[in-house]
Amino acid sequence: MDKKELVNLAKEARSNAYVPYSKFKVGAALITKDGKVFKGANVENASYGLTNCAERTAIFKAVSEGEREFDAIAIIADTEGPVSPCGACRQVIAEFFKPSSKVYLANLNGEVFETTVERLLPGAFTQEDLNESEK
Ligand SMILES: O=c1ccn([C@H]2C[C@H](O)[C@@H](CO)O2)c(=O)[nH]1
Ligand SMILES: [Zn+2]
Repeated sequence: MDKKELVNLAKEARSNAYVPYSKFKVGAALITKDGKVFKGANVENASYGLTNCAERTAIFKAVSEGEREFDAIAIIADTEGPVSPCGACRQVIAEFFKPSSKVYLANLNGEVFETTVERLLPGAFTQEDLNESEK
């Protein structure tokens, strides 16, 4: 699976975004270590703060199906530059991807900005930080 295919799957997912409040549709698609794909879209709520972003929808779908290790994720929105994942999503991405995993940030103009989990959230708080307290 190349980045173009993953971005296309994210675009497909975007069409199912539930965004009556912001009207800002976002789609995401991730690929697991074993090559399985999970897609997600943002799901908003009348109680705005309960909104779930596209990235977290895709990740939670995969995790709730038993997946734990992911290789890459693509995120797409109708933005001028590449879409920027929120802080909550960066933290959740850091939980299940390697620091070196690729993150493709795309927009509808066909621009794709390639970055990594480490660059999105340098020095992320992870499982290893928790284990420190047991030493
Ligand atoms: O990377 C992002 C940024 C924003 N949103 C959603 C949350 C909300 O539904 C809408 C506006 O913030 O976009 C995502 O899904 N992913
Ligand atoms: Zn988010």
